[in-house]
Amino acid sequence: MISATSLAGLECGFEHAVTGAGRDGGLLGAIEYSSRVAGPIVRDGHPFMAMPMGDDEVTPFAEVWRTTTGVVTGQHRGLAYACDGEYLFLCGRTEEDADLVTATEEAYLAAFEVVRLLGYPHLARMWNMVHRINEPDERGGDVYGRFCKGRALAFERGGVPAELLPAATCVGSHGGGVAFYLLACRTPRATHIENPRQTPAYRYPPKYGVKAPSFARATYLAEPDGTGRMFVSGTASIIGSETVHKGDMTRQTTTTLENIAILVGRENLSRYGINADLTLRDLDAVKVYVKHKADIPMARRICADVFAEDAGVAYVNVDICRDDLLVEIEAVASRVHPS
Ligand SMILES: C=C(O[C@@H]1C=C(C(=O)O)C=C[C@H]1O)C(=O)O
Repeated sequence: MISATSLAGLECGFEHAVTGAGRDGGLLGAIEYSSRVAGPIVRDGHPFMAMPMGDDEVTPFAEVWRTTTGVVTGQHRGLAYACDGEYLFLCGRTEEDADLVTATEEAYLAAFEVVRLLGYPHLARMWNMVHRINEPDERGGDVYGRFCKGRALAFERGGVPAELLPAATCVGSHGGGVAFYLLACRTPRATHIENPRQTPAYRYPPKYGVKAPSFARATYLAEPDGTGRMFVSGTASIIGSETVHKGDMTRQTTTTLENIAILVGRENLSRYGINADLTLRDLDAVKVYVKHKADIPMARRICADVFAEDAGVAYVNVDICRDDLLVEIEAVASRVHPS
């Protein structure tokens, strides 16, 4: 195992290979970041999906969500899911050649149906990996814009208001249409958090796409024992709604890290009634998405100085949602203690 962050039932880790269910419970889901497309399926008692997120030289890993209780699994309209009484994990994929707006909307609506029918209506975290994310489409937009439109339509039809949008990531992939996965909760304990240095993404101006991206900058889950868990969305070198430091990998990386530090720091959290002070050293399950493979060593050097030595940090070579972004970082902070 490379790393693990654990708390009252749920544990997320990056593993070299999926090694089977935990001692006392089950596997809620496993997502392979590799060079192949597979699933979504329920396999060996848990949902599984593989996404092509690099070439063969990039070390594959599996993001594994374990729970201390037993899980119930199922499949619904092409989605694979598992739930444990408090958390639901779900993964899905659209066809590569499908109309992206409609396919995304339908896949998201199918996911909303699962969370509603099974009773896990509180979305906590979503990930989206979109093949050809920056390619222009025939209507003067790009593939990401079409994905955002389909997703926004699904949230509108699902009746989800902007303030309930969860933390998310949307980055490129090397194939397989749109792959997505999510975590949702049975009890309402999510607080969705914005960054004072960044325009809420759902209010981005129309020059970034006909429908703004549907996500919050972070989602905080209060745990029954008084601690909490913070999901930090994919964060980039954006101030307000503008990309800053175009073409400069070093400054984009440091600006991204500053954005995250402000997002999770005491001053920002206190605006949401969360009495905690997090720094970059509290983050784990970090993914650093790097557009150009040659920039990975630079990203490693910068990140090695700021994250804790025992933090799990994975580097993934994929495109970012804007052509001028070179790097993006997401993370999880567990066992957040009020201070
Ligand atoms: C980098 C940004 O957005 C990216 C796109 C997201 C999405 O559309 O779900 C979420 C976070 C990032 O992966 C940003 O706008 O700051």
